[in-house]
Amino acid sequence: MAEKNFQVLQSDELGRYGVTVKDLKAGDVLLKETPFVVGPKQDTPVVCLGCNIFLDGTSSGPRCSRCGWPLCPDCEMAQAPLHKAECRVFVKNAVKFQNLPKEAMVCLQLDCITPLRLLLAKEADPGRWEREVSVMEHHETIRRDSPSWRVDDTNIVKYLRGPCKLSRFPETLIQQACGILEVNSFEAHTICGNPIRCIFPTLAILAHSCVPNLTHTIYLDGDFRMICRAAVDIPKGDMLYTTYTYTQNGTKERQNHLRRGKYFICHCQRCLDPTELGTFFSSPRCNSCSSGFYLSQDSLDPAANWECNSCKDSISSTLLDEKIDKIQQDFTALKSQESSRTKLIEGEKLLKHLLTLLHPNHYILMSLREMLIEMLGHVEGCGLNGLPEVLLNHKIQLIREVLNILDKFEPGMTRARATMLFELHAPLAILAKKLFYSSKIPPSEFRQRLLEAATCVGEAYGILKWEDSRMSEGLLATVSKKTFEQLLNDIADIKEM
Ligand SMILES: C[S@@+](CC[C@H](N)C(=O)[O-])C[C@H]1O[C@@H](n2cnc3c(N)ncnc32)[C@H](O)[C@@H]1O
Repeated sequence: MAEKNFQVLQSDELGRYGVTVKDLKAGDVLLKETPFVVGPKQDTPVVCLGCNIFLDGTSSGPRCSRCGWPLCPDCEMAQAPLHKAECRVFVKNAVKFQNLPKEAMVCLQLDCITPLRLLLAKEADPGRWEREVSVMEHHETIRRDSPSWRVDDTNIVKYLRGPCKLSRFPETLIQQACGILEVNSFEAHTICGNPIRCIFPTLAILAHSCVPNLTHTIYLDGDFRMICRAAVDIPKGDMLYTTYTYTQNGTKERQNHLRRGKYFICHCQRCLDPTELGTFFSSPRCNSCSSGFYLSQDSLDPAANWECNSCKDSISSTLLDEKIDKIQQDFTALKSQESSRTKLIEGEKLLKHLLTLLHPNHYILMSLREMLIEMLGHVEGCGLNGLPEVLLNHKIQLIREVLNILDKFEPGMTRARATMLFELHAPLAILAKKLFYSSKIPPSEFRQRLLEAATCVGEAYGILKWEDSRMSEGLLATVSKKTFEQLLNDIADIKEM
């Protein structure tokens, strides 16, 4: 186990966790690891068991010529290594894939694939299983009373021991495999963009925080190796945190996800603070006064009342949830529309309206800003270069607002920040050029503004250069580097003007 940079400790609350044994600088590598297992997530649609692209689940879909389970023609040709172990089981025991009707959204038959791969990997590498995987937390006691246990018993335990004739795997072992996957999996996206889950036994030791201090990249070049780095400077002796949930959700959603899927209550600083580190990320505006915002009276209790921080008006969690659900539905309906000028105009209207109902930093407003940032300069039919000054300034402001939040919740050298920094450089540079060539700013200010754009895209490159070059972020790294160099040339030219 690669533990040079950190030490594994244990506590009653966390189980095993990691602390640094030396000062780490942002970007330093903490850990490199190959997964013990990789496979489809639960409740997936029909996907190729080699590369995970979506496949037709009806009888017309491509299948493995040996076992008849879903496999795309490329993976069939390449004899996809990922599919080999289960293929042998399906062939030997004549386990047939049942084709699905056209309208089926998920394929429960595929739920058994990753647990089966985990069990077969145990047989193939019993030493690593014993040392690294068998000790992983799987919350057997809590899971026994949970819906997951019953669903896994029907869809996986009975399926593997019945039709797949794998009675050599005891029920408790199969449930252990399911629990390990549920509690410890990290998600990666394949080149086609579909999610898969991976078990990295050492990475999974590290505790969760809703403000992580680590970031990791999974490379898709065959063995799915992972590199985990410090996202911020981490002093020797500090705890190491990944995140098991989506940091851009409010506390209630994050707590829900962690309680239901990972079986614990997060007590991180952000979760304990109803203001979420001063951001008011989950706060609606008060119904009774013009200046206050509702804050939960106990952010770890989903049923707690919310109280206005100014006039002390109180509102029940039920009423507040109804209000937020309604807003979320309106936003989701808009978001699901095809990108168009009308959608952009409706989005801008919704932004104005929601600013009257929610704190400006509310997580729904953050998602709405991200949607608008993506569309501004891409749907008007004129491109970013054709945007008027007022819209360029608007786009810059939206990006800065999102970055302010990311600085709190995903600080340092993270993909999310890098992507936003990349977004910011373009309107900054275009606006600078527009202002300069219409003689509205002097050369000194032009240089200053281009320097800011170059700094943004340069920082984005410094983070994105670690990404897999076949993924969208990796491609962004290449563009960032070129743009950074171009901007430096532009700045040098100004000196000579
Ligand atoms: C991925 S495992 C982490 C390693 C685990 N502690 C072990 O010993 O195998 C996730 C589990 O660790 C515990 N855990 C991780 N972070 C936690 C946190 N911030 N607060 C409480 N429990 C945490 C929970 O039991 C959670 O289900």
